[in-house]
Amino acid sequence: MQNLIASSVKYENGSLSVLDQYLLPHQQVWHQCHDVETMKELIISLKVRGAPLIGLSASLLVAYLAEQGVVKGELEKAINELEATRPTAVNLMHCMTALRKALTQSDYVAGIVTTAERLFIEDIELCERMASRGAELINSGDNILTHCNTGALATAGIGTALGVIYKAQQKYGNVHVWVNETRPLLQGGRLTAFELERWKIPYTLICDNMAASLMAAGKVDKIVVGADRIAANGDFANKVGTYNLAVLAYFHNIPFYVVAPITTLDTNTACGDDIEIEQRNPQEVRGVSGSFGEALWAPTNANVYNPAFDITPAKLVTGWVLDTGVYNQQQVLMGKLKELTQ
Ligand SMILES: CSC[C@H]1O[C@H](OP(=O)(O)O)[C@H](O)[C@@H]1O
Repeated sequence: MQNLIASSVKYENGSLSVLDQYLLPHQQVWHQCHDVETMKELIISLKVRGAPLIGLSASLLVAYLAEQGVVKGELEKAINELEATRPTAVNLMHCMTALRKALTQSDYVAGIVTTAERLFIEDIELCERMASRGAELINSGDNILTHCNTGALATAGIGTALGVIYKAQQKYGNVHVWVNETRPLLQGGRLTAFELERWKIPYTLICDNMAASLMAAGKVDKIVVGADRIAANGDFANKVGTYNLAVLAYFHNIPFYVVAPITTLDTNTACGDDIEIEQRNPQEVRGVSGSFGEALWAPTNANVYNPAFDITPAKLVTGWVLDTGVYNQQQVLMGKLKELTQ
């Protein structure tokens, strides 16, 4: 397999390693990963995270194992186990389905390696195309609110929603970003802030519950978010708290865009109600010390509701920014997304 290097995953000189996103921004720790159990733990604990990135990282591991001579049955088992790590982000299923297909080839090792390389390189290109299309929607001086982390850390390229912001800043040099910290795991406050600082893009970090008053004060010009799965009717799953923003944007008449690659489309799923929402460890909400230690602020036995994602209905979306184009409600209502995957 060729060397493949991105912000948070790299296959270099025969070795696969991933950047521990749970420890960012204060520690930059790379973990070597050459077995299924390690990759499963990295994905489940969100050390490896971001809809496109979890699929690509899992694919690179399967390709590594194939090149190491792991037998076909064990490769199939690896694909199945990696696919089961997180149920919502369809990019993971997209990648594992592509690898399963490669496994049916006579030279399945070459097939798997070529497929993993293609998926990785394609994602870089998809990010570029999404970001360029989305940047055309941004105006000079816009104050853009975003949620969770959708940058280079979550993809093989420059990101999805954050890639749009990156390109808009390249175009105008004067955008500002409101960064939702994104409870409970703070992907916004930790990772998006980290990336915007690296890109020298001005931002202001806010608690998730501050977004509404900013919109009421007219301080938010646009909202751009990522997605983990977009259903055939345009409803989509994204980090919990996205639906809040969509309702607020609708009330305040603020343009609300979802930005995702075509690999996030799942037109076999009819609508948002049919998307499985991952339920996560209650400790994440109770507040943890270090790596899942005792609860920091909530009572240790507090009952917790901790869905990783929520569903935003298509009727609240101004536009879907994909690598193939920007689509409005009417186009999506007329079945454009299904057409794209025919
Ligand atoms: C381009 S990443 C898309 C999506 O993935 C994130 O979820 P997680 O941090 O749990 O992996 C978040 O929902 C992003 O919007």
